[in-house]
Amino acid sequence: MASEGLFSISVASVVEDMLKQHAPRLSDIDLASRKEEEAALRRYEAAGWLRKTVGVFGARDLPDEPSEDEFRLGLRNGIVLCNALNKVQPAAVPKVVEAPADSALPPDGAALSAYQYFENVRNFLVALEELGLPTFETSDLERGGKGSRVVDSVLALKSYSENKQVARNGSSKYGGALKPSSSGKYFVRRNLEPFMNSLSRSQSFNKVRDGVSVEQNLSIDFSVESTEMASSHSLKTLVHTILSDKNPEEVPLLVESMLSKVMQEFEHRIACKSDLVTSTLNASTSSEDMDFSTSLKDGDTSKDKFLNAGLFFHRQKREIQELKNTLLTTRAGMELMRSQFHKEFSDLGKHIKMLAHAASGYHKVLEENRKLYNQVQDLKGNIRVYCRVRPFLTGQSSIMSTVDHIDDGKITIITPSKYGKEGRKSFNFNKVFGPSATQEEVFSDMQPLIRSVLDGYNVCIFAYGQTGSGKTYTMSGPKILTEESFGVNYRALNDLFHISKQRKDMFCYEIAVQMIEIYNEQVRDLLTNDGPQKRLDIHNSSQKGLAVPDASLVHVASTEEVIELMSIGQRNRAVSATAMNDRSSRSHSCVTIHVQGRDLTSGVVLRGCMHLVDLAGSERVNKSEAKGDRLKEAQHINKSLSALGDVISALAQKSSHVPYRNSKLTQLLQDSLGGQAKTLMFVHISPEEDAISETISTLKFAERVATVELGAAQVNKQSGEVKELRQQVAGLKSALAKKEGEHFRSIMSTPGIYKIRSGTSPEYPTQMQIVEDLRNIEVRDYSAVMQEKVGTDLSLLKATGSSHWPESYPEHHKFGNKKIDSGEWINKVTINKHEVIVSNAPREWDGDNLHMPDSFYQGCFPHVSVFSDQQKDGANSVATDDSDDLDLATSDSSDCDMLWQYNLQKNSNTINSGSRIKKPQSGPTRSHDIRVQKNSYIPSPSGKMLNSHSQIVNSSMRQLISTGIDGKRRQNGKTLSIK
Ligand SMILES: Nc1ncnc2c1ncn2[C@@H]1O[C@H](COP(=O)(O)OP(=O)(O)OP(=O)(O)O)[C@@H](O)[C@H]1O
Repeated sequence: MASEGLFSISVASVVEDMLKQHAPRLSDIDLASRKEEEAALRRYEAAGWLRKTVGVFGARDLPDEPSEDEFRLGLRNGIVLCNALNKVQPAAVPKVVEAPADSALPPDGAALSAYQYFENVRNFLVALEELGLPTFETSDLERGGKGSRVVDSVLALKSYSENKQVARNGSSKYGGALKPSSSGKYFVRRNLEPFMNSLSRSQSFNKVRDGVSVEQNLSIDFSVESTEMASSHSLKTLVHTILSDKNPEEVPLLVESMLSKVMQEFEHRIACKSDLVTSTLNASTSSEDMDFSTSLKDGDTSKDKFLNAGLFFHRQKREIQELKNTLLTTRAGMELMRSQFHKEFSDLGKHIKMLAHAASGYHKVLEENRKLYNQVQDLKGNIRVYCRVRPFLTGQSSIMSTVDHIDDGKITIITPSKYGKEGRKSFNFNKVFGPSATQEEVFSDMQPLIRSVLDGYNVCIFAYGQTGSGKTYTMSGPKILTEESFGVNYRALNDLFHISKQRKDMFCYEIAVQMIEIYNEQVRDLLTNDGPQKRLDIHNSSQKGLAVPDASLVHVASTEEVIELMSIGQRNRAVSATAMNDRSSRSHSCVTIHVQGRDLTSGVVLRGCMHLVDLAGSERVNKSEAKGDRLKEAQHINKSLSALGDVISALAQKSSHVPYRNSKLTQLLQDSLGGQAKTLMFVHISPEEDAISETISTLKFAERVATVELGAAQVNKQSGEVKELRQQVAGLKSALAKKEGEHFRSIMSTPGIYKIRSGTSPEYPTQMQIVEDLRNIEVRDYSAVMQEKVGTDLSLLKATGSSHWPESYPEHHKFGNKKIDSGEWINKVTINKHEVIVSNAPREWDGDNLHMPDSFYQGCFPHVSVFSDQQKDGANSVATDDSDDLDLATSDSSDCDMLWQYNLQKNSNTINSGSRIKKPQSGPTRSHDIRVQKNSYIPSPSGKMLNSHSQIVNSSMRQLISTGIDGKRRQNGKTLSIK
């Protein structure tokens, strides 16, 4: 494991650093200087002895305290050495080549030939070896040689001389001169050890004692390797534990225990070494004791011997003490190391624990972030955009992909230089699926959307991309379907069934499917057995909630039914082979799933619908080699896709006008793109290099789509009561429409009634008069009544023609632009700043009936009748709206109400029922309160009602305006007089 290796290295380097920090200070630096000092002292001692032995003149080139070089040069010719040896052991070197006495020798003795010098040195060494004394190499007398070995040999010779002297002095006891024995080496070594020990405690003792390497045993091994060797197992366990992240809590404990083990091992080693040093020293001391006691036994109590022995003990003691001090320092250093180790390891442990913790939470946080981001997107109503990269098709495996890398929601494309300096361009989406993403993975991210359809939201998922980029594959699946390769459509429906089953105790769901295609700007039903020839219309905000109400709506209850339906749909779909896709969809297809769920307890009805749109592929016409019909298809496809682009741009820029009506596709998607639906776009790209320009433009388009904010989606919910009331209203309306239709037809079939008679009685004011007189009426408490005569063009009443009402009476539409016959007129009056059509066409009174012209029926203009609320003088009782007469007109009146209300709505206010209109003081003798009744009625064609109503109108008007008029009029053959 690479990371484990790294960790080992870092631990090793920590250990090494620490060792480097402490080890040199504890041993090398200290001992090196001590060693240097001691070496110098020993050199001086050797030089002093040589000068003393050979005589100042014999050793004239040797200063008292020579440097290494001076020492080497002084002995280089071997004369001093041979002479000294011959002094100690006469004739040990039989022939010494002397330098000429009178010559002024250069310091390095160059006057003699190298060979002569070599002879001296060689003879000296041979003699030395014979005495069992340590020797050196001739090269040690050269520059760069080991001068210390020369010093050792000289001092050994000195020691030998002293011992010989002692032996000679005590020869009677020892029985003659001490002869170097065959085991002389051992003897010498034993005797040399004390000062050898002092020479280099930490690094020398390069001798074998009883077959054991002293260096091995005594040197305090702080090497990294040994530390790691000793603790490698623990370290590995630690590293493994940390990296496998079994339990981060244990890391500090493990570090602690490992550290303890390492420290114990160090201490153990120090203790061993301490014992070994002590026993070594004791051994050497006791050997000296033995020599000494032997000499005492022999009765030799000379002062020199005591002095020598005392000095020796003193030196040994001092050295033991020094060694102990060194051990103490080392131990303190180890303690320091231990605490530093401990601290660093526990910090490291904590850090790793934190990292492990953070790492485990990292993915959770990422997931959380994505959810939150999506929630924000939902709230803002952003269109979600997912990107999917198609894999290479069979036989394309060696082609280079234009996709550089994918990082969750980011895709980086390798671009030709013209698209960017770096040759890379990144795009961000809600999610990006690589070529290896399975259908299941792709769908799993959409499941929340599917759920929301069941919760009463409208959802739209549409697949966009270049031709052959995998849209149909995502939405439906490949040509040969398996359970794994099912596309979004099947899976979505499957999920809907599944969830609806889960909720069956709370909700009762009905699921129905429509499947249409837009081919060459024509909407066709794909679920009809008659072939998709019937052209359909798209209705936005249609009452039934169906965008294409005339397309087959098939109820489904199982996935099997869905599969069957889809295969019918796929068969009917316009598909053909293009140069770029052998099964290219030449149309935009849309599967719409309608879901209605009734809450079994509250009766609340949730209605959701989901559009699953597989757009036809955008393509470059020259690239797809389209001709004839294919060219026409491609042009339609491209046109509708660019209309989609325009809509997206307008939405992204929050334009006041969004050109939905420019294509059937945008009309179909209007509710999803501009409404309160949850919308997801699946953008597809092909990985081939020659598709790079389409890929870039597709991704740019998709980025733009992602910026569109639709506003928070809204649930389509109706409480049970509201629903019932709506149903009642709808029922009443249709009954009314039916009745009205019958009524209307009966009137139309009685032409006589429309005949306008000439010679109307001047006694009865025409509408013209009535309205003109209104001009003189003052509105009490409100602004003045204003009247104006308007043109006769019915288009001025456009609003009437586009109200809801005419929708149920389609005949009315056709009068929208009809001119009213000359002589007919309408008046627009503003009462309390609200525009009201007071009258329209003249009515003719035939003595019994007031006849309305055709245009009245055709135009259905809003009316207001002005009448007296109360006849204060009681002379002429006037029927009011609650009179029996008016009851007959119930059906008519409700229509009129609608118009009236519509008109009020149009003016975004209401005329208060009960507004008082007062006759000007100047005119009439008496003032009458006139009420502008909100629920006024249009005179109905029914004679009786008309009579009553016209009475109302006329009488009230007359009362109002006819001051001075004799007030007679005829009604039903009687003359009424009005005072
Ligand atoms: N994710 C995928 N894994 C395997 N094959 C795929 C994938 N996406 C697409 N294909 C294959 O690539 C080819 C083209 O795919 P598809 O017909 O879905 O493209 P399209 O965008 O719908 O094209 P068109 O717009 O021309 O209809 C098909 O053979 C399809 O099976």
